Amino acid sequence: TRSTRPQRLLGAVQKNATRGDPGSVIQAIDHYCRNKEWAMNVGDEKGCILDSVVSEVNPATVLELGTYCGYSTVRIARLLPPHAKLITLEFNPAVAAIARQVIAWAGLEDKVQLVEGASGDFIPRIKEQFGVKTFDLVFLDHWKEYYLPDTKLMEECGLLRKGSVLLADNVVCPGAPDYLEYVRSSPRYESRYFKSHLEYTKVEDGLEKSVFLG
Ligand SMILES: Oc1cc(-c2ccc(F)cc2)cc2nccnc12
Ligand SMILES: [Mg+2]
Repeated sequence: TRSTRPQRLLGAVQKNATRGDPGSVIQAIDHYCRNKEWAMNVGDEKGCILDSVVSEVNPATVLELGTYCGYSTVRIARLLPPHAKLITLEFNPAVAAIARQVIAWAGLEDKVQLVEGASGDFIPRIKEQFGVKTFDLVFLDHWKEYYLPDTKLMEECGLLRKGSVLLADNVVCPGAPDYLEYVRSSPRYESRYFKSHLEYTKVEDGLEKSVFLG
């Protein structure tokens, strides 16, 4: 039976990237997705914006909603200080299995905890199950309809503190209009749009960075 797109993406990593070298894993995925087969990684252009926000926040605790094949997981984890922790959540078990191998190929498994499950079930359990008080950075990159409900859930569960940064992918394409309206109009957030392009294309997309004010 035909392989899946995530399986083919993993094959490109294993063929072209050096074990233990996160930069080569990132490069191998971007080259494959630009030249062979598009895939919904945050990509190199938006990835540089992601890098700059991660470096600025220098987070000790990161939550990623939507792992996919682990491309942004590797981008974030490679920039984390030694004892920082990244928890990444993936709904689809088959995709999560690929992401584990991509993260391992980059040599970053010690910084990353990949959890399989649905965000609505998972978010209320984070504090007691993972011993996390609050997140310094949250990267939202899962289904766009869940950006707003999951943000409200994180607020209600006390997972955000004054200064926590939310960074959301795809706020233009596919788009998350209700989420944008919320973070841009709420007095509890300071929000800013980073204009860019949909990964590997000329289509407009961007990242929304929103600082929780407490
Ligand atoms: O970065 C992304 C892009 C797209 C996407 C798919 C098809 C298109 F035509 C355009 C954009 C979907 C995504 N779903 C979840 C997380 N990230 C996504
Ligand atoms: Mg995305």
